[in-house]
Amino acid sequence: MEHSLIVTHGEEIIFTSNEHWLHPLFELEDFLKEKNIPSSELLVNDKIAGKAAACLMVRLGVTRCHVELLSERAIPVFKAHEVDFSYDSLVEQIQCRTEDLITDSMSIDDAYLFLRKRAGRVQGLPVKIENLTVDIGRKNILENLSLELGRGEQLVIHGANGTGKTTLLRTLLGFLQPVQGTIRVGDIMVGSNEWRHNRSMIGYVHQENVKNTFPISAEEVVAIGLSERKLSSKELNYRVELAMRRTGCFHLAKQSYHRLSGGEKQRVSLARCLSQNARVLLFDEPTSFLDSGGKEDLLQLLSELSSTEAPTMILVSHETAWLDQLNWPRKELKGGQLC
Ligand SMILES: Nc1ncnc2c1ncn2[C@@H]1O[C@H](COP(=O)(O)OP(=O)(O)OP(=O)(O)O)[C@@H](O)[C@H]1O
Repeated sequence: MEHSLIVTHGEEIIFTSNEHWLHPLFELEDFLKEKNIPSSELLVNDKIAGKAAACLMVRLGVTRCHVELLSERAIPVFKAHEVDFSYDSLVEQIQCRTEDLITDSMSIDDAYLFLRKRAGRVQGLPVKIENLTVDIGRKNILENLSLELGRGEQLVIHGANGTGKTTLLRTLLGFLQPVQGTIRVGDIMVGSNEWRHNRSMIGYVHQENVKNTFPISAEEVVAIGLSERKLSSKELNYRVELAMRRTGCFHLAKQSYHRLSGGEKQRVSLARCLSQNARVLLFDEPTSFLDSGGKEDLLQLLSELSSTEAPTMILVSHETAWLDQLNWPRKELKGGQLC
């Protein structure tokens, strides 16, 4: 069978794919990540490439490619990013609707995220909250609140202390029972039996106020995120290490979780959510214990997450200066409602 994509490293063929459309390039991305191979040393031979494929190759860091049938629309993308390209035949455009949808105003990162969504490679699930009312004791905290987020979308919720931000997240997690209203994550209703079996789809990075002395190491906390899966100990250790390295806390793996600082605990907590491949991530005041370096790291990780796995993310905070840097859509929680 003829391959649609052949990738060589020096003389050696290291990757082939027979898939169609942009899937071979996404498969290549996974392959390179897994093997930790730098894309700049590769020669990518593609059968057909248009503007979308060119954007993806640039995002993957490809510097040399040969395309059998190349769309003229790919050329400015290659030239702007100094990709050394050649081709057998050139056509004005290829018959692929995706090529029309990548506009000139899109950055490579925007195009990449758009293409991931189009290829169904977004981890996030939609979240739909309808007419939610939550009381704590006799006090009404949330009043007829509705919210809809698409797959892989992000939202920042800000608001003064005590307005109910944590209450909203805890209700999303099913910890609090609403007086009225429904919450759906994907097709699953929070509180239903199906939800009980799929709780790990939601990850919660929260403020840790409780002093607990239960002896548990940081890596064991991360492994909790994987406890529902039947993994070999090798696979489990690999996933725990990967997640802890991503959030910069692998050096704390063997330390007692309860002796960690607030910022360190937050990194461990985020690693737990990453290891469980949570499809919706909820962050409650994630910067509260972080110093400026920690905040920078978190910003970088959030922007990386939103353009790679793209879980659906909701972050609540009252720290407005930091929120400005996080260029996500925002809503304010006020009087029990989002506005
Ligand atoms: N267990 C509880 N018992 C009684 N009242 C509670 C309880 N939990 C929360 N509340 C009250 O519910 C209201 C909303 O609290 P919540 O923690 O959701 O606010 P928040 O917006 O997250 O505040 P902050 O910004 O300070 O974290 C507050 O008035 C709080 O005192």
